[in-house]
Amino acid sequence: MPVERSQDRVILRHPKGATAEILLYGATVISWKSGSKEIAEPLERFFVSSKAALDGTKPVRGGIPVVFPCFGAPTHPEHVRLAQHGFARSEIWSFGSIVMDNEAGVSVRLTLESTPSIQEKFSKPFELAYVVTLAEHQISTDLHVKNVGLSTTGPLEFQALLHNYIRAPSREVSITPLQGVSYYDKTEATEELKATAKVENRLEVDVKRTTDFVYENAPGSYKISWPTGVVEIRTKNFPNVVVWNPQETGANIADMEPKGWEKYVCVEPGYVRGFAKLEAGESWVGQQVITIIQ
Ligand SMILES: O=P(O)(O)OC[C@H]1O[C@@H](O)[C@H](O)[C@@H](O)[C@@H]1O
Repeated sequence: MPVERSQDRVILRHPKGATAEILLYGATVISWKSGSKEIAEPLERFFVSSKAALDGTKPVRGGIPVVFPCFGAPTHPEHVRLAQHGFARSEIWSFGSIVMDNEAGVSVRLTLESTPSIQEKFSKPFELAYVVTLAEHQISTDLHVKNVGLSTTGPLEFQALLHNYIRAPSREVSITPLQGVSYYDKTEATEELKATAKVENRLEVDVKRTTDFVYENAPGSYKISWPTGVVEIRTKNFPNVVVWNPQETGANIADMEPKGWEKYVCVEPGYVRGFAKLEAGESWVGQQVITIIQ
């Protein structure tokens, strides 16, 4: 069966050998095994910490956590009761449907609607759908957000981000093309410095030191390269990208495996500077396509 369902997850199997595994908890893609044009053998392409909880007790440290409706600590008055990165990554989503099941792609749709416990911390009516599509050397994930409220409930204001943990030797990766793009450096010591825009002057961005940068008007397509690999991420409707790797400070993260930060770089397309705004009945879709080039 190309789409296998169990109580807590969905497994996609592409006829050419690629697989993807999605937990209903957070709609978190926790594994993507894909070959490349040169090497047919499907290899794991995401990092998941060996200390990550996969039982729904905390957001998964790896794969693709879905960040919604706030990125980082909440800053919007309607988000104040939410945890860092919001609730989408820590709620149980429902299996919606198989969207497609052929050689072009094996695709499923998961959904998340508000519940009484979500309403206690976030009162705005919303509906989320997440479509994950597996192709031969490619995975795409599309996040659909809809304001299902009435005009009397006001607009839905949110941030959204796909927190990709790309498996790669972090001391050897470079990310392009970000030269000339302005960014905010979350590793700065003061709020004032964190809020001061800098301009990226590097042709190739690396994460050899602790990096937590939010690029503002980002180009939307990124190449992550290292001596033996190249991964491309193409996006739509995500004007920002976050590049994060804690290096040695990752030892302070409880669910990070020893030296886990050496095994990945997070390249996270998002809408995280300011807020997207949907009036009653309106929808928004943010998309990414991740391709193994080499
Ligand atoms: O530990 P969390 O909540 O999963 O967040 C991990 C990181 O996620 C990144 O997106 C943020 O920019 C970082 O500041 C943060 O440390």
